[in-house]
Amino acid sequence: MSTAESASLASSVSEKNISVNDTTLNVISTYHEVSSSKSSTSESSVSSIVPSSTELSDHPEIAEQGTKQKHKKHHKKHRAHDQEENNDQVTISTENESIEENGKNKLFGLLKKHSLVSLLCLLVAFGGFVFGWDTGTISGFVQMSNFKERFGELNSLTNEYEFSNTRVGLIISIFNIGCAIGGVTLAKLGDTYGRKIGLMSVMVVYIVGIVLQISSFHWIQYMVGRIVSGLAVGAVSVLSPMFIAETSPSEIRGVLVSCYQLMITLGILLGYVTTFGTVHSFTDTRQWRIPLGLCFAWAIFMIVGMLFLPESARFLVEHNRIPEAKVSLARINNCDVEDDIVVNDFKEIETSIIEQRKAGEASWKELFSNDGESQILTRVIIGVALQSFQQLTGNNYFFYYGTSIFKSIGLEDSFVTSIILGMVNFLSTFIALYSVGKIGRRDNLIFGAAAMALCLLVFASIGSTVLYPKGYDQAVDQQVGGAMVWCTCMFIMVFAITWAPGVFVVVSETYPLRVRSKGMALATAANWIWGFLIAFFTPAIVSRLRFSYGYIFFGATFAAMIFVLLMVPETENLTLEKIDELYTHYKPFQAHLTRTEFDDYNKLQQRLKENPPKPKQQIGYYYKQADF
Ligand SMILES: OC[C@H]1O[C@](O)(CO)[C@@H](O)[C@@H]1O
Repeated sequence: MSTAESASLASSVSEKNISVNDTTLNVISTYHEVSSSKSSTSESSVSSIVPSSTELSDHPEIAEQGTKQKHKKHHKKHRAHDQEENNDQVTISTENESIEENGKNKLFGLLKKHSLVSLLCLLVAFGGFVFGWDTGTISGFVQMSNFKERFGELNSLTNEYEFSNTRVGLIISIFNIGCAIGGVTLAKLGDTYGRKIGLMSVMVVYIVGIVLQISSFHWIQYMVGRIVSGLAVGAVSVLSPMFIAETSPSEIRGVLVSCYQLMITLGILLGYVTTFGTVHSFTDTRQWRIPLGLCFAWAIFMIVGMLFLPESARFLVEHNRIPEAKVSLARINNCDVEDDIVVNDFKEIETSIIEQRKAGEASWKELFSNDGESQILTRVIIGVALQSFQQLTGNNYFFYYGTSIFKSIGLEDSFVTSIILGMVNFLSTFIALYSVGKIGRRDNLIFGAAAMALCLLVFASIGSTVLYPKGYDQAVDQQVGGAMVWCTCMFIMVFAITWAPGVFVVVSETYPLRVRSKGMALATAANWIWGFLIAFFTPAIVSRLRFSYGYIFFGATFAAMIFVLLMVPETENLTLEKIDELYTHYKPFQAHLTRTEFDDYNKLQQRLKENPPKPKQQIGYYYKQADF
């Protein structure tokens, strides 16, 4: 496996990886890894789709002309060509790839072949479950009578306990701040002591956070507890995907790293189910203490599980622990230390580390300049904007406040509706696993944003016009409420398939090695910060705007679509090096042309290489032919 890029895998799912150290943010995109391994072969197959030898267009000037004319046509065909190119690879594929291309059972075949390592990776991916569990449970807690009694304020008019907007906003959102800090600080444990010890230690921090929460008598203590467990979860969301990326065989790396996101959605779903169970079974503190108590089980499961895992070979090589690295590779691949697989994997890791050290690390100043051809500032803006838009779609408005939203829609049991939402999210993530790398990056984001914007528009419009036919203090129209649940489910489905993984794919492959760690850190920080802002301000905004709030997310999602249309070039099927080159052809506000022209340019270069221009007279002859 290419750990140079392997290393670059994880963040597609880690969503919130913030770390500015080399090993951590060297972890980039699963999806890119998968596609880039393809592209290296597809580049060599370009010639097979380019007409050969004495064509008029072999001459540069004529070729350029022809290229321009074919431009539009080519653009449309572009994806079909990519497809063809990918198909070409089958003929030169290794045994592994042929399993992959073998239709029906390819994924299961690969998972079976690598069953041991897949299991180990699933265990690490469980870190995502812990993250999702928090989202799924806190959303229900704030609706629980006992939780409100203990941490809310008494309303003297109604004589009921409730939360002020600020308090509930803070309790929910402060977790994001913990995550942001933990991602930058605690995650470094993984670089110093190894991924295993790193993960085990942050789980201990997590336990401390849970103890603080479960023993709380005051909302401030509860909030502090959330910051502490947030610190741990932030670090987990850096370490888990990175560990998986470094450990998994390249042919199933995409799927295994994506399991981290799958685990997040499973955590959200089971969190909803559990709070539904406890809220209906108890009236005392067990309502929220049982779901919190289960966190101990998750933490112990992770800690004990880690004992059975081999340490990341990449980490070991980086720390010059070569024999151990080889043993780790042998364990993962279920073979002998002398085996070719181990030898090759080891070499790749070594090469990637050398490359990374050679590239060095850019200064922060370098990130804010477009000097030279590489458009670094533009790329930083793209990364930060995409990560911000990912939160601004409003997905966490539904995940965090779903139970409250559905309650105000008038549903009898808003906890049940949340479960439906969690289920849609979880199941749709399987589609995302399947479709990752099969749809172009731009198409995926543009289509996703358009569809989500539509759902949000309908949601906001009916919620603000026909939901309350007799006024806000009167009963809601149940049918309209039902329609809003539908809109929400459609929204979640599209989000889970497109923007949830899609943004991480694009961002992870957007930066050159030198600026990768800092670029990713900035983009991921934007995601956490917007997550915090949305979670914090939602209660206050909702109490004023009610469902018109949806228009804000509609506007942001629509803007996201326009942004991708104009600014984000297609990076599918390109190696990281080619992506770098692509940006030298970048056209702001005409991003759709960037890739087409880049491909045309590459094909022209390829032709010229294969058919160098003829001697002068002969070219003259061809000119004549052309004129004639
Ligand atoms: O599944 C939805 C969840 O996934 C995330 O996007 C993280 O990948 C969270 O922000 C959200 O709560």
